[in-house]
Amino acid sequence: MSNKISIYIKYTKPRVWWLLVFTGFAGAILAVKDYSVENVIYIIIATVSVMLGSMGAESLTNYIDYNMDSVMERTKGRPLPRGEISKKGALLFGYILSISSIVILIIFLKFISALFMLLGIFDNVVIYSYWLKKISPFSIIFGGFSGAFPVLIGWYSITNSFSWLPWILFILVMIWIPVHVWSLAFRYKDDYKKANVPMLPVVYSDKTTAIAISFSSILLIVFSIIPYFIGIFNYIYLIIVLILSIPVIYYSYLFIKNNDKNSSFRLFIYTAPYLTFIFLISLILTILKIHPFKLI
Ligand code: HEM
Ligand SMILES: CC(C)=CCC/C(C)=C/CC/C(C)=C/COP(=O)(O)OP(=O)(O)O
Repeated sequence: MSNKISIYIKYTKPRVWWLLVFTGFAGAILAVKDYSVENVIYIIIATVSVMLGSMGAESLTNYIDYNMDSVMERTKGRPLPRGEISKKGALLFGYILSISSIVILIIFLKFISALFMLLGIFDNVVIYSYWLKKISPFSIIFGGFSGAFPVLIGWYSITNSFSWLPWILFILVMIWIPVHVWSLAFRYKDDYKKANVPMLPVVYSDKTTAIAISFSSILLIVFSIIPYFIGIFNYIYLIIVLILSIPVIYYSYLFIKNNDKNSSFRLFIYTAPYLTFIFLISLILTILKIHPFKLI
C-alpha cells in the first residue's frame, strides 16, 4: 500500500511542484500584515491547496501526455508509461486533487483565490497540455499563465487588497518560463521531435532559439529588478538580484556563442534556483519590514 502511495506521489512530479508550492507560500507570506494564529492557519491552508492543485494539474497533464511521454527518453520511465499505475487511476487521482484544491479555497479562504486556482489548472491542463503543446512552438507562452498563478493564489487567499507586488511576481514567473522551458527543450529537441512535440527548438533553427532564449533572459533580468525601481524593495534586493542574474547572462552568452546542449542545459538547471532566490529575498525583506531587526 505504501509503495502504491509513493508511486502516485512520484507520478505528480514533486521535483517540479515544490517550487510552484513555494511561490504560492511566498504569495501568502507577502500578503499578511502580522503572523497571528489565524493568519498562520490561512497561510498553511493556501500552501496545501497550491500543493494539491499543482499535483492535480500535473497528474492530469501526465495523463494527457501519455502517448508522447511513452516515446520520449526523458519521460518514458515515468509511472504511467511504465504501467505502474492505471490510466483510469491516474485520471481519477488528478481530478480528486484538482477539485479538492479548489473546494478547500472556497470553503476556508476566498472565492477569488479559488477562481485563480481554477484558471491555473484549466490553463495548464486544457490550454497548454491538451491543446497547444501538440500544435504550437509557442505553447508555453499561453500555457505559462498556469505556473504563475500560485503567487496570486497565495496572496488573494489572505487579502483582497491590491498591491503591485504579487502581480509583478506573477508576470516575472511568466517571463521566467520561456528561459526555463526552451533551454531544456533545446537539450531534448531530438526527443521532442521523435514525439512530434513542436517545441520552439524543434521548429526553429538553433540560432533563432538562442536569440529567443537570450531575449527572454534579458527580459527576465529587467523585470526582476522592477520591484526596486518602483520602490517596493530597497538596494539590498537590487544588489542580490543583480548578482543572481550574472549566471543567467553568462549561460545565455555561452549558449549564443556555442549553440550547444550543454550550455542550454546549464541555463535550465540555473532557472529554478534563480526564481527560488528571487522569491526568497522578497520574502525575507517583507518579513523584515514587519519584524525589523538590526542585521548588524
Ligand atoms: C508551461 C510551463 C512549464 C513547462 C512547460 C515546464 C517544463 C518543465 C520540464 C519539461 C521540466 C523537466 C521535468 C523532468 O524532466 O522531470 C521542468 C522541470 C522543473 N520545473 Fe518547469 N515547466 C514549466 C513551468 C514551471 C513553473 C511555473 C515552475 C515553478 C514556479 C517550474 C518548476 C520546475 C522545477 C523546480 C523543475 C525541476 C528542475 C530541475 O530538475 O532542476 N516549472 N519543467
Ligand atoms: C494554479 C496551479 C496550482 C497551477 C499549477 C500549474 C502547473 C502544474 C504548472 C507546472 C508547469 C509544468 C512544470 C509543466 C510541465 O510541462 P510538461 O508537462 O510539458 O513537462 P514534461 O514534458 O516533463 O511532462
